[in-house]
Amino acid sequence: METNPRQTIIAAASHFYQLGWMMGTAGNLSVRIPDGSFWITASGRNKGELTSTDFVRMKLDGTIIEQPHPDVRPSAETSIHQTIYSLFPEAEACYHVHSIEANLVSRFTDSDNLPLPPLEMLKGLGVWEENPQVTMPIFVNHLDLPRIAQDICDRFEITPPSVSALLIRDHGITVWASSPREASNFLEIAEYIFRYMVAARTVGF
Ligand SMILES: CSCCC(=O)C(=O)COP(=O)(O)O
Ligand SMILES: [Zn+2]
Repeated sequence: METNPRQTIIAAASHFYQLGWMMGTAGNLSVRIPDGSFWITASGRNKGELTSTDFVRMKLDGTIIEQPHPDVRPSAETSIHQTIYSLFPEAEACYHVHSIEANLVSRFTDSDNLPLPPLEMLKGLGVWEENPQVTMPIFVNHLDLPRIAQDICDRFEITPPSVSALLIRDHGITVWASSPREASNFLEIAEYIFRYMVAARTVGF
């Protein structure tokens, strides 16, 4: 039996909250369902104690299909989820969290690409090369969220990313994947790599 996407998101958010990646109201998670619409977390909710009424179901064009109450608004960062689902038809889940390490590593370069260390863990992001030279795209953290979404669209249409993840500087990471389980795995792998990068710098690597 197919798991209810809202229950999947509630469990994932609770896990990420306990890891310190969704403190307070930080972050937003969405899952696409077979009719092409997606469930996304409501804006401003504590991500450690979501319930099934803390969600909105939307079409790709931003039309709200289901909401528990007119006051329950979709995530302020919905435009980024819409962009990801539009650009990547295979994406079925899009997860965005705020970790301390993601913010630190986003400052390790002034460029708009963060070089990732050639760790074995990159295989978990789908990189199976010998001594891989992989970067993660970084975007400017505009106050105007649709502007970030437009930047992502403009850049990825020309240069698709080599991993299914992006950073918004001083803000957090967004990953997308073909299932919620895979999105969780990508997030855990990426955050491991960020922790490694911070630790490596601390010990002078
Ligand atoms: C303290 S979090 C600030 C807003 C943000 O970046 C975020 O991820 C949560 O926004 P939402 O509207 O999805 O609750
Ligand atoms: Zn955010």
